[in-house]
Amino acid sequence: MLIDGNAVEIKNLVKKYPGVEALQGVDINFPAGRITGLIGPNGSGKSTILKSIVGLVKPSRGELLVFGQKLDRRLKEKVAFLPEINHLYKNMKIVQIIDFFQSQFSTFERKRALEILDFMNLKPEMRIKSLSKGMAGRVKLVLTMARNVPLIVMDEPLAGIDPQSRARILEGLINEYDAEKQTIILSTHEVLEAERFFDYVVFLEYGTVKLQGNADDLRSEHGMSIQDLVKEVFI
Ligand SMILES: Nc1ncnc2c1ncn2[C@@H]1O[C@H](COP(=O)(O)OP(=O)(O)OP(=O)(O)O)[C@@H](O)[C@H]1O
Repeated sequence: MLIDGNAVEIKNLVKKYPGVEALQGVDINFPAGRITGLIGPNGSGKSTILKSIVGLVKPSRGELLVFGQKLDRRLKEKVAFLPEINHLYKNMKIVQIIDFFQSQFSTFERKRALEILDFMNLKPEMRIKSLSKGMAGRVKLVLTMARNVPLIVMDEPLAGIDPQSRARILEGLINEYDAEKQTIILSTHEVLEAERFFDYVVFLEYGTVKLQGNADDLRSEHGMSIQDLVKEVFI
């Protein structure tokens, strides 16, 4: 049985940075127990929305509720965030970062992290500075998916991962995901590979929502795949 309601509700969200209004009054309800894909060109506001959800960006205006509440410290423990940037300490081994995460988050499951690491074809003794961009991307995925939390937010989780591995990695991620208890919100430019996992889709452009809805409904209403709809929406 899937969980009901919305995991995250955003109403009239505005974010102004000096010289740019990154979000111009955005309304989105992210359904609970579903995977939502946030799609849009560079600079459309995807990261700003994701960072607002996890509390790393303070919106200028509007309302943002996570599981019906304003984000506080207790609620932050229930949210795992995969940032776009590489935030891993270069001199550490992967296993040391895993241990660090375990010390930081009560929701982190070390055994599960090591299992996912193995699935990602990585070894605990590898040092971060010796990893390629794609390998570091895989480590970020391990650290995020090993958190036993109701909300997982990922900013470009497939960035740097080679096209041949993306499908397998996504498949693995979805196997780790428990739709009865968890909600995933992710941004991606890799719509071709990711769209079959999306339950809900939000198209963003210039800090506004161009289109949003259930992936299946959008496909049947428009008679095309989400990948093709991207081309229609962002011409
Ligand atoms: N810290 C910041 N200071 C000033 N402007 C910012 C900052 N962060 C983002 N912006 C601006 O806000 C707008 C939205 O940026 P955002 O990173 O949310 O877009 P995005 O859709 O995630 O882009 P990408 O696909 O390139 O990651 C852009 O115009 C960007 O230049």
